[in-house]
Amino acid sequence: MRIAVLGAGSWGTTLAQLATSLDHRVQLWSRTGPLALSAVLADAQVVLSCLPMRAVAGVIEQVAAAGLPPGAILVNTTKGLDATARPASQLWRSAFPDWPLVVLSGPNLAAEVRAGLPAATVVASASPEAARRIQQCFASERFRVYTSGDQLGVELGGVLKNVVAIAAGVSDALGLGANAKAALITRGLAEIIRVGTHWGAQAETFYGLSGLGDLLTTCNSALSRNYQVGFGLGEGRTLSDILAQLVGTAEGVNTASILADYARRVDLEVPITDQVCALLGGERPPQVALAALMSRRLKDES
Ligand SMILES: NC(=O)C1=CN([C@@H]2O[C@H](COP(=O)(O)OP(=O)(O)OC[C@H]3O[C@@H](n4cnc5c(N)ncnc54)[C@H](O)[C@@H]3O)[C@@H](O)[C@H]2O)C=CC1
Ligand SMILES: O=C(CO)COP(=O)(O)O
Repeated sequence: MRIAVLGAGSWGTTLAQLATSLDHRVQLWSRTGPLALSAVLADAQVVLSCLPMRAVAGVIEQVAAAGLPPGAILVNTTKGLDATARPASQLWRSAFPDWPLVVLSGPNLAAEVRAGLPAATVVASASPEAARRIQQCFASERFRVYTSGDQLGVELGGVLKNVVAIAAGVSDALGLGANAKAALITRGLAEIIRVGTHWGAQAETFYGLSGLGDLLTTCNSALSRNYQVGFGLGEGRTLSDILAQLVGTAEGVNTASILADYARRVDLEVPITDQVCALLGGERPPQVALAALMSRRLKDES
């Protein structure tokens, strides 16, 4: 396959390397790189977006101006929300309604995939044919690729877990222990399912690789940038200090406030997200956020 990879950060370079090792012809585009976007797109059969959320709308405009080859499969890997709470694939869908669209998401820390450690992921699309083609394209003995028809659910699992991963980093920095961490991840999953099903995703998708799988990876690895942000907050550092030293993108920082605002407007309960927001905003110290979560009204687990 001829693959154009947009975004030469951690995930873009990793997927480009994986695809090259599988004998695809790969061209990697970045805004500072030597290749023109029009040249990279010219005969691409697959266009893989590995951009941070803040770059997606601008790059879509550039792709529209450069021209997207008819029939090219768009693959979104961005795990974020825009200011209106839309995930990245919805921006691609509105700009290119006639092109097949696939979301690739799962527990895939770039550094582990790059090191050739075994991993699995999900490719989801309204077009089973497009999902199967991308499955064939990226599958290897080290990277197992599943398909799904729930494109929204697969994407939202990857987007929403970032907020819980920030909370998990805080929990570990405070030394709250394994019981607290399990409670956080489990109630985090309940919160993700509440939001995801409100937006129309299928609940069972969140128990799969792109939901629970990615939640476990991101909440338990210091390789995760979102976890690193939370760990820094738990140590009492300010967000600006943490972000100044962070290598790469932690999408959960923006996702948390966008989600909290949205949830307030539509009256959805997102207690973990609310506390993460307060911590990110420097409104309260971690121990106060913890006390707020523990002293909520007693309720049924459902
Ligand atoms: N790194 C990882 O382990 C994984 C990351 N992701 C997702 O992939 C997305 C990208 O993440 P990373 O590659 O880790 O980020 P990164 O921070 O390593 O790289 C982002 C890249 O985008 C470029 N960029 C930034 N603003 C731009 C703009 N306005 N126009 C064009 N390019 C721009 C940067 O120069 C950089 O090359 C995020 O949404 C992330 O959640 C998904 C799975 C795994
Ligand atoms: O999404 C990821 C792993 O699946 C990467 O997590 P971070 O963005 O927190 O590094």
